[in-house]
Amino acid sequence: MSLPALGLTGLPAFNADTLCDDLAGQGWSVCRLADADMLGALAQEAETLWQDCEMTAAGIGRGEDHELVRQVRRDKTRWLDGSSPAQTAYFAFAEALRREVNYRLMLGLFAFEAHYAVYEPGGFYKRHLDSFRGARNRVLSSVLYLNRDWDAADGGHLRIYAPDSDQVLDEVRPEFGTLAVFLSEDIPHEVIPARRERFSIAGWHRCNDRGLAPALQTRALPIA
Ligand SMILES: O=C(O)CCC(=O)C(=O)O
Ligand SMILES: [Fe+2]
Repeated sequence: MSLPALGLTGLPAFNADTLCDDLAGQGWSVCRLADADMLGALAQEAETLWQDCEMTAAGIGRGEDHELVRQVRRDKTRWLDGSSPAQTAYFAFAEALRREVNYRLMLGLFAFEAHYAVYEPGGFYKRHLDSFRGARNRVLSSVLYLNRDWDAADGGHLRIYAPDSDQVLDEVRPEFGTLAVFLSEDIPHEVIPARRERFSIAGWHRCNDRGLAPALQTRALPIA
């Protein structure tokens, strides 16, 4: 699929000090990105991919039982591969985030992978961690939400839990331009059932490039 030339200018700014202070202090951070061409272009692309049936049911590992997966998660996804101006912009944004976080927190972030996701009505993702403790592959998770006018009654919140407990630390409304970042090995989280289509980009900065998303395995990554 192709997008018309968008002339994407400028990446959304974020407050790196606040974001990194939050990460260091509590392991997660939520902010609202100022609107920029990139956000609208990503939202448009996500919706088009979904309408064109280019997103497929997500898995939770290799070769597992389809029914088991459906008990855990009900989203459809598609890996970003940098093939549109919107995706190129998002990789550039992720690179800016990587540099700021490495500079301040020395997390050794190296490579980045991300997929579009849609949760159709009833879609959810049960409580999980994005990386097994000690695996040190996915280090920083980020989710950018692409839904305009998301009402609290639309559900689909990202529920953030305290490590090793059932205490809910935050419920993030998946509103257009909201970015949630958290430490992949430490912060359990879940997506509660959505009542309307819920679009997002889930991404992971890794400390290596092993096991990268299939869409990126044969591509050079935008690492400076
Ligand atoms: O979309 C969200 O809010 C979180 C998605 C998620 O946890 C994941 O894809 O691993
Ligand atoms: Fe997750």
